[in-house]
Amino acid sequence: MADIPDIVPETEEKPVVHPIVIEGLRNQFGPNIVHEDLKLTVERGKVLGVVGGSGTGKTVLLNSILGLQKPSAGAIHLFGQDITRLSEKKMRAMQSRFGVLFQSGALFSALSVVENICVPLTEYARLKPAMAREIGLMKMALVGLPLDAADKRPSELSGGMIKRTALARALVLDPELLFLDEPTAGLDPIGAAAFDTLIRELSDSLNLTVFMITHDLDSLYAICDEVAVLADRQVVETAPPKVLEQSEHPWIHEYFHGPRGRVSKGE
Ligand SMILES: Nc1ncnc2c1ncn2[C@@H]1O[C@H](COP(=O)(O)OP(=O)(O)OP(=O)(O)O)[C@@H](O)[C@H]1O
Repeated sequence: MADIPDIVPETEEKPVVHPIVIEGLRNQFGPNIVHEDLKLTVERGKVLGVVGGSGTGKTVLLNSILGLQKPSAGAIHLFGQDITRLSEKKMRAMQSRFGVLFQSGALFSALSVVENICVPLTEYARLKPAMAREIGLMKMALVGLPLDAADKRPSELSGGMIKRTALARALVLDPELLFLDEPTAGLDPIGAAAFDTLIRELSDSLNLTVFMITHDLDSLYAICDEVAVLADRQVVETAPPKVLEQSEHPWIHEYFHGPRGRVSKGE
């Protein structure tokens, strides 16, 4: 009797699709090359801090990922799709999968808190106003805003409440990916620490991936799984803050051990 070959069931392992994979990115303005062959991968559910000296291209990198700045070369994959090649329609669909909190908060002064939060709902989803308001109120609770602030104007809010309103708006479409540009800038240390805690809790409970540009060393230690350092036109290192402390790269060493670094403060 002929041997019956063992049938080994094929285990089909699905390839991991990361929220962000950047390869060979170049951004150039005339003779000014800001990024050259930049690579970066962000895994699902992780909080990534992005740091770098002034002019190293943190904002240009963010704008490239958001599709606001067309790179000179390279690929930017969001959830497996190279956004540098997407049609306008597909890019719009992609944009509904991420939320953005700009540094200033960028609220509409003529709209109330809850109306500001609901702006993306009217842009991307056709919802009856009453239902949109319900969702807006739920997001207010999620970010720790008192519900009696719903009908206030941005001019009546504290800095921390403006940030929370902008965060609620960034989360209103239940994104998988959240971009934060200097989220704690302008907040007092207690407000900044509370905002850090909120971001970490949201990331953990919603499995939200976070890409955060910051200058705030306390935020890095408090909430980042990893920190990507921009220098020399590239991401020169990506590692947890405690590991980066040991780096011999001159800028990274100065950042952690210089006069304002935590290591030199003995923390
Ligand atoms: N639209 C543009 N046209 C020409 N040059 C630009 C443009 N946008 C940015 N740059 C240049 O790109 C470089 C990086 O700027 P970017 O604002 O990204 O730096 P950054 O790391 O965010 O700095 P900072 O921490 O000071 O905000 C700078 O030299 C800037 O002049």
